[in-house]
Amino acid sequence: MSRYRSTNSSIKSHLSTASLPKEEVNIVLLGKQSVGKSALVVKYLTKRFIREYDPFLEDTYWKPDAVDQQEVLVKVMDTYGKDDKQLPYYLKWADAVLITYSITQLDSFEMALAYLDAINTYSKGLTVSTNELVIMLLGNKLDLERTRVVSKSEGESVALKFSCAFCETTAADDYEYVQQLFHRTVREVRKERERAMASSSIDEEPPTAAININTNVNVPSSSSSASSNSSIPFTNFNETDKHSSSNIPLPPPMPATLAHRVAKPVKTESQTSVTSSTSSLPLSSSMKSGSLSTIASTSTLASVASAPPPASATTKRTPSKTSVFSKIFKN
Ligand SMILES: Nc1nc2c(ncn2[C@@H]2O[C@H](COP(=O)(O)OP(=O)(O)OP(=O)(O)O)[C@@H](O)[C@H]2O)c(=O)[nH]1
Repeated sequence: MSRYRSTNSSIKSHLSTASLPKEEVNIVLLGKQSVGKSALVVKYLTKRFIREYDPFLEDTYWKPDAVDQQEVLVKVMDTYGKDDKQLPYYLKWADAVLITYSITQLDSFEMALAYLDAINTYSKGLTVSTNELVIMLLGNKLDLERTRVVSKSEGESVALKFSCAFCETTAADDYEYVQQLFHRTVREVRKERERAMASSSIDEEPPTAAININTNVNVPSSSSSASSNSSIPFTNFNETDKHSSSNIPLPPPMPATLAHRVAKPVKTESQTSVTSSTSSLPLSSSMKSGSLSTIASTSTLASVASAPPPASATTKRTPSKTSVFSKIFKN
């Protein structure tokens, strides 16, 4: 696995940076300990299932992949499953969050609900305009059907309630299951980027009526500002926003390879997912009504969720066609 570790310079001996795909998708796996986050990551990276992992392992790995004939650098953050204080950092880093539970472990499902609730609560307090974040509720260990305690319909209905995607999978069977999971996630991220680009280009359209009105008046041209495009794709973040976000708890230093995110071209979605059981949607306003606060309140996650949002993050929120909730503070 180490050859894929972003922090391991050995990757340079396998792949030159120049040969890496320009499109990047950052995926973080959250969930209770032992639900199989590391197993899923290892399976995706190496096609192998390994029974024992260092439970304190938390790292980011990357793998060039091709999804729908489009090359993409998939970066996967495997989290430790206990450090809830890092949640804001994970959300800031990720394009997609896989909230993982084991279908054989009820408390892991409850923990997943607490994560959903925490993300919901935290994001409600944010006022910065940001990217969409794809959220997926993921039931793992599908191979252990005989000892299942969380039904598929329970997972589906929670995902529906929170308007997020839902999927069941296993790290212990065919590689294709796990591959489909990650590929589906990449597709969802691409869809979100397309939506964000479409909505930001609508926002930036110059007001043609105003130009007509002023044709008889000798005024300085304002066309440069009216037609200027954001140099940062998929976000309306401006300098003020960036400074505002400094109140967010500082993340740990990123490995150099992750510190800079490149422009991310988007390709049209053309295939459907096999493992999906509900339509894949980012978290939306309907998630706001998720009534799982009782579970969250018993969790340490609740303290993260109830932490006040960045005080100076006052930039006006741009309404999204798909979601208000999922405007997580990502630049
Ligand atoms: N049968 C089965 N076992 C699995 C599956 N995924 C993981 N496991 C096993 O579950 C145990 C925990 O897996 P990990 O991948 O370490 O779980 P984790 O969520 O990364 O745990 P932490 O790193 O402690 O947060 C290991 O013994 C794995 O072999 C699966 O899909 N099916």
